[in-house]
Amino acid sequence: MVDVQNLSVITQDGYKLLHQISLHLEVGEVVGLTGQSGAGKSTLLKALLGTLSRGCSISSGEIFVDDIALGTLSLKKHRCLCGTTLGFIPQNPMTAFDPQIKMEKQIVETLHLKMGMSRQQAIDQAKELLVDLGFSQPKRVLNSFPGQLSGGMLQRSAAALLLAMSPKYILADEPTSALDSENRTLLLKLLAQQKERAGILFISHDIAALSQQCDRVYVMEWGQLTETGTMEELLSNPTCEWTKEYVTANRSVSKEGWTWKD
Ligand SMILES: Nc1ncnc2c1ncn2[C@@H]1O[C@H](COP(=O)(O)OP(=O)(O)OP(=O)(O)O)[C@@H](O)[C@H]1O
Repeated sequence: MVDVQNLSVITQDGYKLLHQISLHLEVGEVVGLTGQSGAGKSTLLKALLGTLSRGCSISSGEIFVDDIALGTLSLKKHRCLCGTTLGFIPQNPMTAFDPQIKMEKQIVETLHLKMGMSRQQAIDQAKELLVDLGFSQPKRVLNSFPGQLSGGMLQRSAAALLLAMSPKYILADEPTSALDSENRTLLLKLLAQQKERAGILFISHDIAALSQQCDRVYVMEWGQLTETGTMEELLSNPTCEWTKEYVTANRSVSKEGWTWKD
C-alpha cells in the first residue's frame, strides 16, 4: 500500500505547497486526484517519486510504500523504487525523455536496467506495447529523437514504457492531456486493465475519465485535500469551492432540468 500520512511540503521561503495531506492507495484500486490548477497535485507526485524541485522539501509527515518509510531511504534507494514499484506517466511528455537520445536507446536502456531484459527482448516488448497504444509503425517511433514526435506520441510512448515495467503502483499525472479522443480511450482502457494487478493514482481534470476509472476521488485546493468521494457523490453534493464552481460551470439548463456536459 502507498500510505501518505500528514504530508507537508514547503519552499525555502517557507511557503506551504502541501499541507497535511493524507491518502492511501492499494493494489486493485484507482484513486483520482483533481482540483484547481496550482493546487499541488504534481507536487504530491514529486514527493512520492523523490523528485521535489530544488528548494522544496518535506517539512513534516511521511510516505510509506509497502511499509517502507521513504524518508528513511537514501535518494538513490528511493529512485530504485521508481519504475518497477512506482511507475510514472508525466503530465508534460517532453520531460519524459532525454531530447538528445533516440527513443529506442532510452527505452532499451531503461528496460535493461530496471527489468534485466536483453536488448532484443526490450525492443520486442516496446514494439508490442507501442502497437497496443495505437502506433501502426512502432519502428518509426523507436528510430526517432523525442523532438521528432508529437506531444501525444510522446505521452503514449511514456505510457508504453511504464506498462513494460509493470509497476505495482502507477502514478499518472494527467496522462490523457495531450491525446486525441481515440488515443484517450485507448490509454484509459489500458490503464483500467492494470487495475487488477496495480494501484493507480490518477491525476486529472477529465471528469468523465475520473467518473469512469476511479473508486474514489480526492479534491485538492491550495495544497490541502478538501473533499473525497466517488465522482458521482462529489458532483451531486459538492461542498468545497472548486467542486461547486465546476458543477456551476458545467450545468446546462434544459426544459427537463440540467445535465452534465461530460
Ligand atoms: N520549485 C518551486 N518553487 C516554488 N513553488 C513551486 C515550485 N514548484 C511548484 N511550485 C508551486 O507549487 C504550487 C503547486 O504546483 P503543482 O504543479 O503541484 O500544481 P498542480 O495542482 O499539479 O497544477 P496543474 O493542475 O496546473 O498541473 C503552485 O503554486 C506552483 O507555483
